[in-house]
Amino acid sequence: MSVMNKLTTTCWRNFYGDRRNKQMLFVLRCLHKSATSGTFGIAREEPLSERLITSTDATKKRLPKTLAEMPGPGTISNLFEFFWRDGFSRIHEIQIEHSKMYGKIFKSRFGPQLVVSVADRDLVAEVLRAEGVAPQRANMESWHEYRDMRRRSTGLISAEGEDWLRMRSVLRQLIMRPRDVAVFSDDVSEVVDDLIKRIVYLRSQSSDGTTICNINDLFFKYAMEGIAAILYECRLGCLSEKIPQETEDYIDALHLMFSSFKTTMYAGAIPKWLRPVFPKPWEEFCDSWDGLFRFSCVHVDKRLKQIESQLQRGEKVTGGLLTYMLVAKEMSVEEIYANVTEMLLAGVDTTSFTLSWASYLLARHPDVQQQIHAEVMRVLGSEKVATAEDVQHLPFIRGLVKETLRLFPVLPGNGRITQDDMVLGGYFIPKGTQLALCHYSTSLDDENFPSSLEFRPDRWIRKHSSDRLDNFGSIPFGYGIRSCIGKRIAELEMHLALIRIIQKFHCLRVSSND
Ligand code: HEM
Repeated sequence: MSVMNKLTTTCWRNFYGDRRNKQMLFVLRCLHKSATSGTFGIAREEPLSERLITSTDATKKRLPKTLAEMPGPGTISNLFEFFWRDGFSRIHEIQIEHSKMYGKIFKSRFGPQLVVSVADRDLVAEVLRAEGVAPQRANMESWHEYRDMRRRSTGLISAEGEDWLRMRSVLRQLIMRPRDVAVFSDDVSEVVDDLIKRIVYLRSQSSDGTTICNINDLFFKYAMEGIAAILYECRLGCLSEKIPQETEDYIDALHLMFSSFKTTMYAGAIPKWLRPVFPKPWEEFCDSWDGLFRFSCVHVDKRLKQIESQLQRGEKVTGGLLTYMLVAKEMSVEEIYANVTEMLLAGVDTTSFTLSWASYLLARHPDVQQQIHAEVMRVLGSEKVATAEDVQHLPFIRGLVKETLRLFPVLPGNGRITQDDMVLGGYFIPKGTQLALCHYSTSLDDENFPSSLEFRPDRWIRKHSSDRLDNFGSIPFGYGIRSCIGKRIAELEMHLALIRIIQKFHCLRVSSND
């Protein structure tokens, strides 16, 4: 067994056990889930609008059906599924089960609340292509409530309408394109150096000298250090032997946030007036946000002070993302606090779980590991430190990340509130309906990806320049104007880490273990 296998399989046995059963572990710990995957929302089952019924003869012949006619589980069975059978931990499985039972568009009811789930690639494409200038995310009420309570601003994840549009247009100029994030390549590389040192150290401490347990903890710290290096322009020391106390506190706040998501989802399903009876989820939610904001404010304020004194001394101010935001003043300082806090939250579990799954898949598929290793050796050799530029010449590495996210998308779906009436899949969907776009189902559909359960990173490699690779079957970062703004940062962090791990540990296996 290769070192890579040892590095990962032991940990996976401990941490996840069975592949499908345990995907919930990371799915649930992920930040965005309550923010983006649709579970609850309110829509009315209205009769067809007069306009649609009477428009033209052609329309009359193919009258859209009403929501009342749409199949789907009823309230009782849903309540049973979610509250009795721990459905919030199995949203991805339920998505697949329900789409098999009810078809590619179905509704789920929770009392007065209704969600229309869309589990078809073309219908998902139709929804996302028709989005307006400021698409609305679902299930953000608890986030808004906290911000109002503490008089804090919303950030990109939680903001809506004009506020969102304004902040998005500032940030998209800075981090949306590969060439924008290439400037962070050296910072990320330094964090990868520390990751490799940490792996070497942990291996040396293990009883067999090769195995690292709890690899996800390692990737969690790597992802946190990497995103903080970009967002705060400083190092936190997550990968050092002795982690600074304020960083430990922040890690605790993050863990609390991720672990309270499930309870928060339950809390979201329970009416507010029941909070006095079940106070814990809401208290934990507020505590963790307090901790996250506290930490971000410290770092933003520190940089702000440095900039002010540089300016007083008449010095030129240079720096990265935070410096730009503080100097350009296109957002208020409160908005900057909110955005760095949300981005840090968004950028840790997502990236770290994807790295864990990628390592697991490589360990389980030594043949693929071998092919990827060969590509890395051919392009870089064992010593050259990869840059963002090099990744363009490593299609297998890019395919590895895409295929990992297809099989194990960190978020099983996206949530949207429709901003106009629409007809979808033959149904009339009124404005204000909550949609759940089920890309876990579409990613594992053989129609979209032949032999969809097989791990084949090469399916993402273009053999000819005219090859069209599917876009909407697998959209782990979402699509369009409200898609993940951190996609390029996440890819940079994952690509550079995986390249170096493959360079270092595969080589170790060849030279010392065999
Ligand atoms: C593997 C890594 C990641 C995955 C799979 C992922 C996935 C997603 C998804 C599915 C969405 C929702 C898109 C939609 O609603 O259409 C999203 C939104 C978002 N993500 Fe990520 N994400 C990742 C990493 C990151 C990182 C590193 C950052 C920080 C820089 C980040 C920041 C955000 C923000 C701020 C939003 C909200 C965007 C908006 O509403 O305008 N994400 N992400």
